[in-house]
Order: sequence, then structure tokens, then C-alpha cells
Amino acid sequence: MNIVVLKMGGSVLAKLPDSFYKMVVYLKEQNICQPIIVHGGGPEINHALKQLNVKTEFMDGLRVTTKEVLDVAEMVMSGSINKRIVGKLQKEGGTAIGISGVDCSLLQTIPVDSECSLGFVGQVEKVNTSWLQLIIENGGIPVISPIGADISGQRYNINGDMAAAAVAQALKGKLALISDIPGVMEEIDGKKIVHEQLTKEEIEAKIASGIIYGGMIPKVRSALKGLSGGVKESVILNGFDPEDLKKFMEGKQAGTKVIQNKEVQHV
Ligand SMILES: Nc1ncnc2c1ncn2[C@@H]1O[C@H](COP(=O)(O)OP(=O)(O)O)[C@@H](O)[C@H]1O
Ligand SMILES: CC(=O)N[C@@H](CCC(=O)OP(=O)(O)O)C(=O)O
Repeated sequence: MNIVVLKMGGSVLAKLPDSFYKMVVYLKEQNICQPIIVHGGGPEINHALKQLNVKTEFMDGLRVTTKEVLDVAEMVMSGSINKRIVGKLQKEGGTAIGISGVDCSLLQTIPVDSECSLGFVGQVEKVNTSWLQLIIENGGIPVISPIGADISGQRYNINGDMAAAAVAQALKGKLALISDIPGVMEEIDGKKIVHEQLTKEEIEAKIASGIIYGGMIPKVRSALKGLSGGVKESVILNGFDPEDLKKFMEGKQAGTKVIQNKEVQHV
């Protein structure tokens, strides 16, 4: 099965056209691929925290997560966002099943750093793939909210890109990180360009020089980590153009492809 994990960024969730969901259902129905959706929700979490007068801050694109912030992140992502995506897919004729990483220990989680300096921010230690297989075998499209738990039941807030890469890695699928930009961009000679592909070395240099910043940092790092763990292909795509997703699935150029090293040209 040609699995593709689609990470739907919080930046585009509210603005994605119905044609995007139609495309996801089409890809599944035509057996072009088996989509698995992992979503984010940063802007909606920000909005909910603001309404509750809770201050929030990010370090290298990861949200510092106190217990209070964790509860809000779970409410927003595993609650309203997850079910909204399920509803949109069902409207287009798909069978979508919304779960979070907490359900059936889908995303077994450990703290992202041993000192827990970011609070309850997790990274995926193990993906319980058997439950995903079960949903897939029954014709479903899994929709995953990136809240996970450790073996004691402690919940963690996981960056959506990191969660998506872990799922793609566990199932040896492809990874498409869908956001509000056409790819990784850079201003060169006064003109904004979109990189067609970037290597690990180029990515680290662009992070160091500030060309890649904020939420793009966990995105490109997750794309790279996935590749070293067996993800077949990692790409950053524009959510506003559903054709980009189709092009990617057909092996055509779309967005920014993240690669380990420059492919050697044989003559
Ligand atoms: N070099 C770059 N090219 C494009 N976007 C970048 C770059 N560096 C940082 N960004 C920022 O990363 C954002 C995408 O990350 P994020 O807001 O976390 O998206 P999402 O919610 O879709 O995961 C872009 O909207 C942009 O502001
Ligand atoms: C730890 C951490 O940063 N978690 C993210 C989870 C949501 C997410 O990843 O949303 P985007 O898709 O909008 O980036 C957060 O709290 O914002």
C-alpha cells in the first residue's frame, strides 16, 4: 500500500478549499495512495489561549507547554479541529476516523528534552501501527491529533510535523507537510524564490542564517529525520493548491523536496 502521510498545518486549516478534501478522498478511492492525515492547530490554540488570558511562547517553533496550555491544546486539536476535518472528508464521501495519539496508545511519547525545559512537549517514541492498519483495512482514512501519552498516561503536546514524520517513518510511507507557503522560500537578488529541493546541509545552513525560522524549523527537521528513518520521500507543499498534492503523488515537481544529499549524476 502506497501510504502518504499528509500533515495539515494549522496555518491553512481554516482556509483549505473543499477541493482539497475532495482530492484526498479521490486519491484514496482511485487507489492512488492511502492517505493518513496528521493535523496541527497552532493558530487556533493561540486564539483559545488568548481568550483565556494565558501567555504562550515558542522556542525554535515548539510551544512551551504548561499543564494549562496542554489542556487547551488537547481541547482545540483532539476536540474541534480533529472532528472538523473528519466532517469535511465525510462530506466528500470518505470514511474518516478521528483519533488522537492518546487513543490506543497510538503515539507513545517521551519528553522532547530530558530536562523538560519546554514543559509537556513530547516526541514520538513508538507508533502503534496495528490500529492504523485496522482502520486502513476497513477502508478508513485516519485523522490524527498530535497529542500523545507516555506509558504512565502523562499526556504531551507534540508538534504536528514531528508527529506526522514519526507516523510516516513507522509505516515507511511518503510525507507531505502542507502549509500556507509554496515551499521553502528565500529572497535572492531582491526576488523571492521557492527551492525545488534542499539537502540536510543546505537546511542547517539556512536555519543558522535565519532564512529558515519559526514553524519552518520543526518542518524541515522532521522531514529530514523521517528520511533517515525510512520515509520514502518528504516534501513541503502549498495547501492552497490541491493540484500540488496530485503532482507530488504522480512524482512531478511540487513544493520543496527535502533530500539527504544531492543525487550524484551518472553519465
Ligand atoms: N524560508 C522559509 N520559507 C517559507 N516559510 C518560512 C520560512 N521560514 C519560516 N517560514 C515560516 O514558516 C511558516 C510555516 O510554519 P507554521 O506557521 O508552523 O505552519 P503550519 O501551521 O502550516 O505548520 C510560514 O508561514 C512562514 O511564516
Ligand atoms: C509542541 C508544539 O509546538 N505543538 C504544536 C501543536 C500544533 C501544531 O503543530 O500546529 P501547526 O501545524 O500549526 O504548526 C502547538 O502547540 O502549536
